[in-house]
Amino acid sequence: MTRRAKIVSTIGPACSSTEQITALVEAGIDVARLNMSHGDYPDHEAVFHRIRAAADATGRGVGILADLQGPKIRIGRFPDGPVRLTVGDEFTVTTDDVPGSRREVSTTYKGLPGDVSPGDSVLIDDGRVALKVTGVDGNHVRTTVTVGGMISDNKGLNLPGVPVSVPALTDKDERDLRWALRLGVDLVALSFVRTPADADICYQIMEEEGVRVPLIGKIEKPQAVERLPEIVAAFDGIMVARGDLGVELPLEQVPIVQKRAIELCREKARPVIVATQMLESMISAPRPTRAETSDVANAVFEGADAVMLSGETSVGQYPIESVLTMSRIVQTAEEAALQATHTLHRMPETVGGAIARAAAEVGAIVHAEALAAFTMSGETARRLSRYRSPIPLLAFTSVPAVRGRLAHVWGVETFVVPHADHTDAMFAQVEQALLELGRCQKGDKVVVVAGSPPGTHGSTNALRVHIIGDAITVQH
Ligand SMILES: Nc1ncnc2c1ncn2[C@@H]1O[C@H](COP(=O)(O)OP(=O)(O)OP(=O)(O)O)[C@@H](O)[C@H]1O
Ligand SMILES: CC(=O)C(=O)O
Ligand SMILES: [K+]
Ligand SMILES: [Mg+2]
Repeated sequence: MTRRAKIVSTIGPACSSTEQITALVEAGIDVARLNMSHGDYPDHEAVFHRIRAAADATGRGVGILADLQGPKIRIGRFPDGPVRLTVGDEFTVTTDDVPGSRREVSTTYKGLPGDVSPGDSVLIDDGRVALKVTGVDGNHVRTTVTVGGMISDNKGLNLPGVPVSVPALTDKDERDLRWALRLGVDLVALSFVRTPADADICYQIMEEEGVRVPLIGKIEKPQAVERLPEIVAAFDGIMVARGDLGVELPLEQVPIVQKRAIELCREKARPVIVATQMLESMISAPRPTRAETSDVANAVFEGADAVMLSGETSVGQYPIESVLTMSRIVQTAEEAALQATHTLHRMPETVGGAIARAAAEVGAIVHAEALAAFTMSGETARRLSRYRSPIPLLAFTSVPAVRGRLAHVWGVETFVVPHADHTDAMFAQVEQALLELGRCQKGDKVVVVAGSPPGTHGSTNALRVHIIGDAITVQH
């Protein structure tokens, strides 16, 4: 059996050559993530075209995800190199444009002095270094170091528990989003989501650009955790961004948020990606730890649609090995546990949802070889996917862009077919695809979900148990 949960791989300097990208695609990545926090447009554009070329060459569908930086606060640069801060040192973070030193560093976030008060913690570089605010004077935030360590250029700065006044979409994010949509990315992720309304700002820009791609809300702020059900509903998908989440919230909350997010997403038929440090030690070692191996397997057992590699592929020494290792862990976990189906207790609320649920059940009862969904927006495929059926799940679409937009969705394989004018033509397309791939034989059963009239959005209303061979007889 092939792997069902998807793999997202972050592209960075360690894996962006044509050869390496081809190797990543061959190793099995389903989604390539462009992190807009790093690199410039020409770099990302070159990577974009290399991924498309590698996907075409191998025939594998690979989605391209633009991950917007969001209102991430960063420190400035240290012209003389990284500095070490020691517990008890006094250290100033200032909005003045000063070179970084052992005594002070700049930040581009002008609101910092207004947002913090004495006693607040300031964390640098995912919490590796911690400061406590002692006072604010003008543009300067005075602190003492409570956890020492090295700090260097442009590291992230988090203010756990402090409601910051940064906008949901910065000017850079808006520029990056328009650039990504024009380039033709398949998926967009928004970082540091705080309210469901953050999605609307992105949808507005997509409307202005005339392209609507799935928008993934990244859960990495306590405000998002508090409003998780509404945020799941407002976005097209969710990423559990455990890196920042584990700094903004007590670490021990991370597994709980992950579990809740996966459950809520499956109820709402929203794909969910579990991200960050999944195989972290593979940045510098060819084998992961046992704990990391279990982390990946447990995300699969919990029902995640996709698992993500960050530094492991973007800057690590073993990018290809990381993908192969992750793929093996996922596949082995699925072989052991897929039959123990994840039951969904919640009843569907729409006709399309009811048909999808019935298709998964009928497929199991009649021992279908495949569940096939005709979809123009990808929605029917997402609805079928949430049942995590062990039966292969095939999406058929006449909109080529939909293939990349379903790349992160659990278990879905997408086929681009010509537009069908009536349902008989749809069955013929399913048959042809399955016979050509050698996936079915005459007499096999396939459950087909379709809408009538074909091509009408939201019209999914038909379920048929199709016997392979029948459509061909009809045509001749
Ligand atoms: N193009 C790049 N150039 C230099 N360093 C990079 C680049 N891409 C990533 N890195 C570094 O490698 C690490 C892992 O990269 P990745 O993009 O996976 O990071 P992340 O943790 O998801 O995002 P962020 O750094 O935005 O928090 C990051 O901490 C970053 O500092
Ligand atoms: C992926 C990401 O943004 C995080 O883990 O914080
Ligand atoms: K980012
Ligand atoms: Mg983050």
